[in-house]
Amino acid sequence: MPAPLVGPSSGRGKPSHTPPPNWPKKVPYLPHPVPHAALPKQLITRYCTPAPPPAVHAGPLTKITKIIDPAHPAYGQYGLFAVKKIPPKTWILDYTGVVHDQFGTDLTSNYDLCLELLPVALEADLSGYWDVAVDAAKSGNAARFINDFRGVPGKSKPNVEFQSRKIEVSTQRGKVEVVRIGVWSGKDGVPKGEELLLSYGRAFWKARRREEEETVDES
Ligand SMILES: C[S@@+](CC[C@H](N)C(=O)[O-])C[C@H]1O[C@@H](n2cnc3c(N)ncnc32)[C@H](O)[C@@H]1O
Repeated sequence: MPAPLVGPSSGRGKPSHTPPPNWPKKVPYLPHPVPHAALPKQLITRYCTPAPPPAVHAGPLTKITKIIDPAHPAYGQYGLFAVKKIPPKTWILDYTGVVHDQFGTDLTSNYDLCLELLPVALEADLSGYWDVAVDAAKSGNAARFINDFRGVPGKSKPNVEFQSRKIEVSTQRGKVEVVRIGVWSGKDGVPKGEELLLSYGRAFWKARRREEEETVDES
C-alpha cells in the first residue's frame, strides 16, 4: 500500500467536529458514528468508540459540491469531489452515521451501509448473524454524498470503494476492537477535480427499481 498523505491536521488525526463547506444545515454532522437508541449496549463499544484514522491528511482531500451537469443522474443533488490528486489505495474518510441492527433499520433510507454481519449463537446447534449497519440518512459526514458511478457521463467504473477495518483501541476498561467502514481510492486513484464515485452494488438498484414499480402499480 502506498504511503498515506501524512501531514499536520487539527487534533492529531482526530476528525474535525466542524462540518465541511456546503454541509446541509438541517443534517447533524457526525465526526464519529453514534448508536441508535435500540442498539444493544454490548455493540456500542465495537462500532461507536472513537478510533484513530489510518492516515492524517494535510488539509481536506474532498469537497461537497452541487451537481450542475443536467446529464448527471444526480443533477441538482450533491456529490463529493477531489480537491487534490488522491493517490491509489489511499484512505479518504470513514463513513459515519447512526449505527443500528436489524431492529433499527429504516427501509426508506438511501444512505444505509452494512458494517458487519456479526456471528451469534442462537441455540446450542443453531447460529445466525446480527446485522449491523450505519445509516447516514439523517446525520453523518461527507461520505454520505458519494454517488454511484452508473449513468454518470464519461464514467464506466467506480474510482473509490468501501473497505472495513478493525482497530485495537485502548479504553479505560482495557483494549477493545473497533470496526469502521472507510472510503478508499481504487487502483487508479482520483485525479484532482474528479467526482468520487462508488458502486452501490446491483442489489441497491434492483431494490430501487422494485420500489419504483410498486409506486407505479399503486397509483
Ligand atoms: C448516498 S446518496 C448520495 C448523495 C446524494 N446525491 C445527495 O445529494 O444527498 C444516494 C442517492 O443519491 C442519488 N444517486 C447517487 N448516485 C446515483 C446515480 N448513479 N444515479 C441516480 N441517482 C444517484 C440517488 O438519489 C440515491 O438515492
